Amino acid sequence: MSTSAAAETGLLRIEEIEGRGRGLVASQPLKAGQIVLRDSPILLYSAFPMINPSSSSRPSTSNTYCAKCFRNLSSSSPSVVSCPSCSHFHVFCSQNCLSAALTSSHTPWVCQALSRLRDCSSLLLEQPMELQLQALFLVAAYHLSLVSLAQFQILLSLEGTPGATDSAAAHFLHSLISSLFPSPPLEGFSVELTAALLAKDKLNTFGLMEPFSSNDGGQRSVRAYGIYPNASFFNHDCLPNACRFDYVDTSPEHHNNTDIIVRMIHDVPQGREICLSYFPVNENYASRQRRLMEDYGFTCNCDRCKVEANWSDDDNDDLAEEEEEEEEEEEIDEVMDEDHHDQIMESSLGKGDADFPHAYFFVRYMCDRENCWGTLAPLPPKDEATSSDVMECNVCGNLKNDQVTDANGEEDQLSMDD
Ligand SMILES: C[S@@+](CC[C@H](N)C(=O)[O-])C[C@H]1O[C@@H](n2cnc3c(N)ncnc32)[C@H](O)[C@@H]1O
Repeated sequence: MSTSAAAETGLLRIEEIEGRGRGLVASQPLKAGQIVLRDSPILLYSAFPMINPSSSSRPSTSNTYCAKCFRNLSSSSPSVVSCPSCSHFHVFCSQNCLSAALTSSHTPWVCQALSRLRDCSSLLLEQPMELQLQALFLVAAYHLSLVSLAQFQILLSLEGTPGATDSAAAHFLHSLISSLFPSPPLEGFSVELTAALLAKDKLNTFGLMEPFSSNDGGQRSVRAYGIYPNASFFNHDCLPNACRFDYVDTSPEHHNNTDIIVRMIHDVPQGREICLSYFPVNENYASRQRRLMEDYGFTCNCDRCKVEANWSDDDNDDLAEEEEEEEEEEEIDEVMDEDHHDQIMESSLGKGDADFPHAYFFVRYMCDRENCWGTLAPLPPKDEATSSDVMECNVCGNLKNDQVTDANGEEDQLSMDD
């Protein structure tokens, strides 16, 4: 797969965008719901560290998921099999997944490196969880250099320089990782290369999430992280025009269940940059800016941020006061809660379009299911001329009719079976 594969779809092309590096731009008018990219990962790694803090000899929570396809194991428990070498440390949903893994993601080389990593558990357990996950990423990344130098080069071509990585962490991880391999995995194996790889991971990784459950307050944990070579070119916008879907737990007949699919939220003209939001769109201005700087190293000056940067206390007393109270009481509330949402909606009614041009986006494209905060995009168009009027949430999967409003102002909900 080359880095220009996204452009080859004919729908998107890679362009240099001032102040944002490379980005993806519509090479023709795009319709709401249209699939503009389907991308497979070049590398996936578990979001659960290998080491179980309570006992290094017992299986960790990573066993909830197949170590190859990351499907939830509960639905396929009769056919669950373990890696013959590392036994219960890596389990697979089926013999097919085990066989595929033994020649791809869980080769003897990976199996040995991970078991040596478990032997270093006393060193790693003192470190933050993030470092443990980075160690898993590095094993997968250096393994990629052995099985596909071309894909490893693609990984290296993504955004991220060694400077974006904490130098102490890079040195610690490089020395740890060096001890796992019988010989250097490739020419040029160095702490600088390790630091560069860690930067690629930080700036480009997508999380494959647990299914949504309203019971856990909408806090979904990540089950696996992946590097998607084409989707990595999407820049961020706090009011995105596209959003990504994944269907990890889809039935086993569907291969490529770890692919991500990017669909248009609404129509856009040719030449417009296509952007995703890197996190749920309900986060407030301060939280978004902090997160984008800390996690991605940039200050966002998208249209929404330009407007919200100018929101003064006079404009938005209630909202600001509530945010301040929450910040004092529980540090910073990163996610707008139901009250915030209602206040935004109420305050939008009192503002002109210029003050709150994006109120429409929240009303139409943000999922209103409790604690979900997902983004809605229409299902793919039935034909070139007609967009679907069924909207799908990219977090909870809810389907609802677009613009079908009853006498109480409530939109019709569809069940998944509709
Ligand atoms: C996943 S990459 C996106 C593709 C990247 N622009 C490239 O050239 O490969 C994420 C990085 O893109 C840049 N970026 C993304 N969205 C941006 C935005 N709205 N403004 C400025 N830079 C942005 C930041 O450097 C960020 O760390």
